Amino acid sequence: MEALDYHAEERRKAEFNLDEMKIVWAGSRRNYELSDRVARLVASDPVFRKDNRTMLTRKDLFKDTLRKAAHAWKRIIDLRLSEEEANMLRSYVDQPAFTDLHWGMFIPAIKGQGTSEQHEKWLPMAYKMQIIGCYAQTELGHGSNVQGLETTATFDPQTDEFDLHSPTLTSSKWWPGGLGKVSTHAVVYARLITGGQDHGVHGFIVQLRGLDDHLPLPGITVGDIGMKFGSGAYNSMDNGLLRFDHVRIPRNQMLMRVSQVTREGKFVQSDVPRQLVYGTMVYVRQTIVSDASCALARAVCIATRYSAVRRQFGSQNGGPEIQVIDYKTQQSRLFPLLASAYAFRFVGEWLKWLYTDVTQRLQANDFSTLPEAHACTAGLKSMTTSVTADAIEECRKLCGGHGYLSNSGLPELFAVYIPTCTYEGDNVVLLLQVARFLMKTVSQLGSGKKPVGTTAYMGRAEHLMQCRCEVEMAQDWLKPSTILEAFEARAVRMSIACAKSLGKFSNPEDGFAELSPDLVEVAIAHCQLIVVSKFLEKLQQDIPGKGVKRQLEILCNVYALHLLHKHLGDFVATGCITPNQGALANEQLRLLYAQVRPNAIALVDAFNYTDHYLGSILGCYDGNVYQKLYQEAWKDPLNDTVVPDGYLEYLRPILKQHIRTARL
Ligand SMILES: CCCCCCCCCCC/C=C/C(=O)SCCNC(=O)CCNC(=O)[C@H](O)C(C)(C)COP(=O)(O)OP(=O)(O)OC[C@H]1O[C@@H](n2cnc3c(N)ncnc32)[C@H](O)[C@@H]1OP(=O)(O)O
Ligand SMILES: Cc1cc2nc3c(=O)[nH]c(=O)nc-3n(C[C@H](O)[C@H](O)[C@H](O)COP(=O)(O)OP(=O)(O)OC[C@H]3O[C@@H](n4cnc5c(N)ncnc54)[C@H](O)[C@@H]3O)c2cc1C
Repeated sequence: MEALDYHAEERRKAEFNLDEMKIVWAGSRRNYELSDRVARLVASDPVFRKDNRTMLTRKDLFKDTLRKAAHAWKRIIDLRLSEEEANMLRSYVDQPAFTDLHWGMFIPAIKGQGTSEQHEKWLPMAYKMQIIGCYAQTELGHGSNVQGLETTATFDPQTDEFDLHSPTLTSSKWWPGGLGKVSTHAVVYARLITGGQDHGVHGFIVQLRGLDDHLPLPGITVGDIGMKFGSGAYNSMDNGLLRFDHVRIPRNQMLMRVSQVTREGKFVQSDVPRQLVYGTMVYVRQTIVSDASCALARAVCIATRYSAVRRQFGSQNGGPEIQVIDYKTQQSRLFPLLASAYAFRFVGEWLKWLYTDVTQRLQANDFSTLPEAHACTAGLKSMTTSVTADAIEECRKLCGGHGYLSNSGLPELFAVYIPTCTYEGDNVVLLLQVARFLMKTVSQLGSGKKPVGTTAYMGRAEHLMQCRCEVEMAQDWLKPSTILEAFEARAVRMSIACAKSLGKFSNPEDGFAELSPDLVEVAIAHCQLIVVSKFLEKLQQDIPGKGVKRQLEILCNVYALHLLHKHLGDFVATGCITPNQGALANEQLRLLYAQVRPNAIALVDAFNYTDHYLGSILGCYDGNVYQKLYQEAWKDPLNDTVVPDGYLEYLRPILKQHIRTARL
């Protein structure tokens, strides 16, 4: 019997080759095949079931996470999965766990900041998971201000050891994932002190728990910091607290690629920039951008599929009502998010390339592109996560009342996703880093130093400051060069206007603080330009498959024009475009939505998400939403009994009070 598919008609409408689009989304045929295989492997394994997750108590959820992590590790070993496949498997398991920090931060920190001897000693044990590590940087009193950390690592030349100490309550490590209950080791960030001199924050490998009994080592106080936002969600993670009471570690456990302490206690700063101590954060920020496209695509897939099933109003002569996806308001809220998912995918690919490039350069002691890599990873992490967090909530609203049900998948996705706006750098703090980079670039414009990379457009500031947009008809907005110039002109004009305002302050730092809200907007304009330009660059590539490139062009235009419409004030105020040209952009946007409409379901099918990964009744592939919702309701523990627990104690006395009243 053929399986029921409520989306069959929608799928028939698609005007492009879905299989080829799946490959574009995955990045290559190889990536597609790997990811498809691993996703199905996870989906078919009962240990990775997650539909009951939000019902579990914290302790049960945590134990379930340990079980899944252990099972995942067994599968990785048994199937001899590569590092890439193993990462995919963990991400499809879709439950935050200590392993994220072990593989995602502990190992990269040692790789990036350790010497080759330290690599040889620690990495083999870490790769085999004979030790499990976390990244212990943030403290109770300081997260954003890394230079304000208080934990000390004081060198003792008598014993050739560091003494790690938490001198105040606020110096307690607070938040590191995997620290609370699991990690045997941590890369701890502490102030290095030699001969009474403070050399700032450095990384140290510290053992926390016994490898035989898992008990904290002497001088170490460690535990979980408590429940976090939402049910299920990030509560599977043991974010921890940690205090040191004069804990001793050998000198060779300081990560010494950036700076060294000699046997005599001499501090040596190598010619590597001190910012490499922040290198792990740059790495993770880059991965967060790719992850943003996955999370956004997931929410959009749910909302799009559901919007095609859901009908409200407009029945004619007893015929079916209108699919809510056909309402123009629904389209104007949903399709820009669909376009953003694709846009973030491509900018994530590019950022991965940039990161690989900077890493290779660093290995060859070329540090020239580090500031650009920092600005791009910080800015794009901030911009993509803020958009995605808001978009998940918008997708919940797009699904009406059923979006609020836990089994829509959206509440948990929201709860698990929103801390990305805070961790790996608060989004505002990171945008201010981008703004600093931009202001520095503007200040150097007259010096003959040519801006390169993502700020190359500033080298054309003279033209961009006075150019006039030539759009006369709505369709003129489809020209890539017109779109690009509008975004470049807006970004450069906002940057230069801010730089001029900064120049009015006698103390630049006072000016930076006073103008910081405007500087954040400048940084966002620059980041949006990067995303638009990388989408346009993607379209320059040879993209095979019937209609695939055409759909991507439509999505790219939707992405750019919806931003233009949303930030029309910026574009008009800086004189890049006229209000009439803004109205024409909006007119074109409406036409583009009509072109997305028949392809919407296929465009979300291209994400190739399994029903297991989506974890949503509203978003399931076959669209059989109502029957599944009905069946699922009966599985709720409240429906285990017809009369609820507590009836006799609490309900019956109220319901029977009229009898007592009548007797009085
Ligand atoms: C398959 C892989 C899966 C991976 C999965 C991973 C799992 C993810 C789970 C995530 C869990 C969360 C973990 C965490 O949150 S870890 C803690 C993260 N903490 C932060 O991000 C703190 C944010 N704060 C900072 O980064 C810095 O303190 C800040 C940049 C804000 C300021 O630093 P500082 O005061 O030292 O800097 P200045 O402003 O004075 O700037 C000095 C110059 O240094 C440049 N700079 C700053 N940062 C960097 C960097 N990272 N790289 C390069 N350069 C940097 C800055 O631009 C200044 O340059 P100029 O002097 O030229 O202006
Ligand atoms: C789920 C989760 C997991 C985490 N995992 C880890 C981990 O594994 N390891 C680890 O070390 N840390 C971890 N962290 C900590 C995380 O990195 C920090 O919370 C984050 O860097 C933000 O720092 P903060 O908490 O000090 O925020 P704060 O800096 O105190 O931010 C509070 C407010 O002040 C504003 N603000 C701060 N400074 C400025 C400024 N200069 N200008 C303008 N506004 C400013 C911010 O925008 C924000 O609105 C985790 C956090 C969370 C939520």
